[in-house]
Amino acid sequence: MLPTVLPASRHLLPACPTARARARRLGALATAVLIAEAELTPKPALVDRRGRGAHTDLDLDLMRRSARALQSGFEAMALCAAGQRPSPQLRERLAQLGRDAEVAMLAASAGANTHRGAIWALGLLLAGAVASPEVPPSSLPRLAVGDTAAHLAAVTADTIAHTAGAIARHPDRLAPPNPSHGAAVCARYGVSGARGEACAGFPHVLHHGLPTLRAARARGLPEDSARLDALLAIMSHLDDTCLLHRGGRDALLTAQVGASTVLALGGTSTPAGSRALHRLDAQLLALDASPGGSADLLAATLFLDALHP
Ligand SMILES: CC(C)(COP(=O)(O)OP(=O)(O)OC[C@H]1O[C@@H](n2cnc3c(N)ncnc32)[C@H](O[C@H]2O[C@H](COP(=O)(O)OP(=O)(O)OP(=O)(O)O)[C@@H](O)[C@H]2O)[C@@H]1O)[C@@H](O)C(=O)NCCC(=O)NCCS
Ligand SMILES: Nc1ncnc2[nH]cnc12
Repeated sequence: MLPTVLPASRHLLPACPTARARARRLGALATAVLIAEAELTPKPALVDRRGRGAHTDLDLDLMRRSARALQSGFEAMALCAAGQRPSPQLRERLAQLGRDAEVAMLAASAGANTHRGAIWALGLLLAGAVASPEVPPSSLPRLAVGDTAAHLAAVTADTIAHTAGAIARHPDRLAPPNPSHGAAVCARYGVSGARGEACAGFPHVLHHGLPTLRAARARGLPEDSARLDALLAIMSHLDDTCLLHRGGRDALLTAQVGASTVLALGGTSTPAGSRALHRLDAQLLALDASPGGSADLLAATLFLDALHP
């Protein structure tokens, strides 16, 4: 049984002797963070324990099923990066595994788009975790070189995200033409979307999600409040193409201003912040728009955090 609630701040990856075992652990971790993200409540207009949010075709059971159906695909992505550095070949192998994972997702979700953006972000970060150069052992004297858990501990969240970015920046020469909502919205509004976020090395995860999560924990907040604040920090800055696709600039602005307001009121754990969060939920539901890309990046934040507590 996978952990559906991640421990607040402990390593999930004890020593494992082979690349296959490491890939299994990373795949399980990726699935666990997706389930933790889906279960986190209350999120604005997203699927959570309360219901479907703005999504008529999604619910919590479906999100959990989709996350579990992706585990073996995530494992395969981590395995395919073993012993590799960013290269066009690695990018193309990952892309094929990503497309296979999308097929598995659609089969598990009766055709709904539960986790397309998450497959992209987590797939690249899994590969980044495996294909990153280690921090020099001299700066981490207690780690045994060659041990797989030590490798994962010796690469920092920054290095993983930057390596993931370096992989994403290689072209995928085998990509079939696949017109998407994201691509249409990026062209229309001049934003960079999920591709841009990855190619830039996941700045919203490194500079908003992770620091907010950790600062909230350092203030002694409950874990769920820390995760909700991290989601809002991402939302307040991200050009989320889900919001733009469903509700245009109005929806994006509503989400960004609403999320900033919650944080300015002390975050989701204060009475005023909690009221502002519920107002934001109602506003986004009225616009029929939801921050699906921000939810994916919260999962990416939890993934990096679990590797590097
Ligand atoms: C590069 C790809 C991610 C494709 O990207 P593109 O932008 O062309 O296409 P989309 O299909 O729109 O997918 C992008 C998804 O990424 C999430 N997202 C949005 N904005 C951002 C952002 N700024 N930064 C990061 N991530 C972002 C978001 O995913 C979530 O939303 C989905 C639900 O949306 P919803 O509106 O309900 O559903 P839709 O079906 O789109 O609309 P309706 O018809 O229902 O109205 C949900 O999936 C969340 O995850 C965007 O949707 C990449 O997919 C790709 O190229 N893949 C090929 C394989 C590959 O190369 N893999 C690499 C190795 S893993
Ligand atoms: N919790 C969630 N609700 C709706 N769309 C999502 N995409 C990723 N996580 C989601």
